[in-house]
Amino acid sequence: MKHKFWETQPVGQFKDLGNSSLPEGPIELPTPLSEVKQEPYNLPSLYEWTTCDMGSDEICNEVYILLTNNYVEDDDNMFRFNYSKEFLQWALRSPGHFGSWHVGVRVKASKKLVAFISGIPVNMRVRDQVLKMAEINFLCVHKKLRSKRLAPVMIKEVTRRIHLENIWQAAFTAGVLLPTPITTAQYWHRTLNPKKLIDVGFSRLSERMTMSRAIKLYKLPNSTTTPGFRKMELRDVPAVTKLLKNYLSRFVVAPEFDDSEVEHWLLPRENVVDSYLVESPVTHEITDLCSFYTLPSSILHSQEYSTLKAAYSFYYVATSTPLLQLMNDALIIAKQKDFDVFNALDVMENESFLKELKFGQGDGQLYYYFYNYRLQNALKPSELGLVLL
Ligand SMILES: CCCCCCCCCCCCCC(=O)CSCCNC(=O)CCNC(=O)[C@H](O)C(C)(C)COP(=O)(O)OP(=O)(O)OC[C@H]1O[C@@H](n2cnc3c(N)ncnc32)[C@H](O)[C@@H]1OP(=O)(O)O
Ligand SMILES: COc1cccc(CC(=N)NC(=O)c2cccnc2OC2CCNCC2)c1
Repeated sequence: MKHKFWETQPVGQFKDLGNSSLPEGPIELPTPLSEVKQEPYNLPSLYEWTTCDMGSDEICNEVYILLTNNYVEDDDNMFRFNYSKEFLQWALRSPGHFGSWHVGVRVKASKKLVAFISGIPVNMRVRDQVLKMAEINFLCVHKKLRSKRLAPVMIKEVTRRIHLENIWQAAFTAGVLLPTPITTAQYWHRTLNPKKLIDVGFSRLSERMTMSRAIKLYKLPNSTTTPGFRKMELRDVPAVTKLLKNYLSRFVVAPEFDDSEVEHWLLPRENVVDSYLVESPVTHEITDLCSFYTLPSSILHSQEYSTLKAAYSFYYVATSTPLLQLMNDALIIAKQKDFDVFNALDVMENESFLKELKFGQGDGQLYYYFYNYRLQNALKPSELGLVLL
């Protein structure tokens, strides 16, 4: 059995690919809450479960340190995601979050945090069905405890705690191929600081491209071009909620955000998330939105630099401004804020601007998954209106 754990889970199995007799929808039915395992799964005797209160600065710092040293690296082990503490609090304490879904593992003797997994609730629309799902993220096992089958136990424990809240589906992304992706997204990067990206080995100069030509190629205007383009403010939340709900309805899969979720996910937070909108100078109507989140990466082998400042395309809506122009203004803002690179996936309508705005294709894929929900066929990335952190 190739996937000893995943072949036991209610997920689409590779052997079922092409089997059109299997219906779209939940794979397993909910179990009565009384039948959900009441006590935590067993851990190896040296370790104990802990629930990480992300509202505690001390505990949030422990999670931050664990991820800073042990979370996702690129395929060449040159960079490692370095989510900030403020970002983690934002990502995990969203409206309706459950503290019990922030699951950690400590060494009994030293109390050192050595593993983590998290979930947050989301209302996910799949075609015409809206389901409560958990979004799973930040699964991390300390480098010294790898390949001991700890991850399946983490996954089962967070699943158990989510089941106790009567939620039976989940969504997550991963850079590894598992049974079975609902879509495979490609990642793309738009150079903002060519000199630094080349110095740290993120980008390479092609033989015909000199450094000065690269600097010229990626140069951007100093100010945005769209009339009425401004930072999002609290007073804009109701209009943005309406705009976003309507726009996301065009995708096969997309979250449904209410006002409190739009406020949480899109109201600008320094060094965490930036959102800009277009207010028509004439009608004062909000017609467009773009946003990106801040996710730096540690640079693992460079004397010159320690951090790569990266912006990641988040949600947007373009109803009056051409998406190309809206995203070009997002690039201009990111450059103004001293980001080195602007990253995006080929989900949503991103394909329409990636090449023209001089994004280069990255060398990896990001797979999207559902847990306990089958789609008859994988989606095209452009059918997905979901961006995970
Ligand atoms: C209804 C609610 C349901 C909620 C739950 C939904 C499901 C949520 C699922 C989680 C979503 C997370 C999303 C997310 O956080 C975003 S993806 C980022 C995951 N984290 C990292 O890559 C950080 C660096 N790596 C590590 O910390 C470890 O390598 C991890 C912990 C990744 C694996 O630890 P390890 O020491 O290297 O490995 P073992 O313990 O020996 O375990 C090996 C088994 O783990 C399977 N594996 C490996 N990587 C995986 C991954 N990224 N997703 C799912 N499964 C993954 C692998 O296929 C194998 O199973 P198989 O034998 O069947 O193939
Ligand atoms: C540049 O530093 C890196 C540090 C670690 C990994 C990678 C490559 C990578 N895995 N990139 C992505 O997954 C990615 C590329 C473009 C847009 N979003 C992305 O991932 C997001 C969404 C999923 N969770 C991580 C952040 C790059």
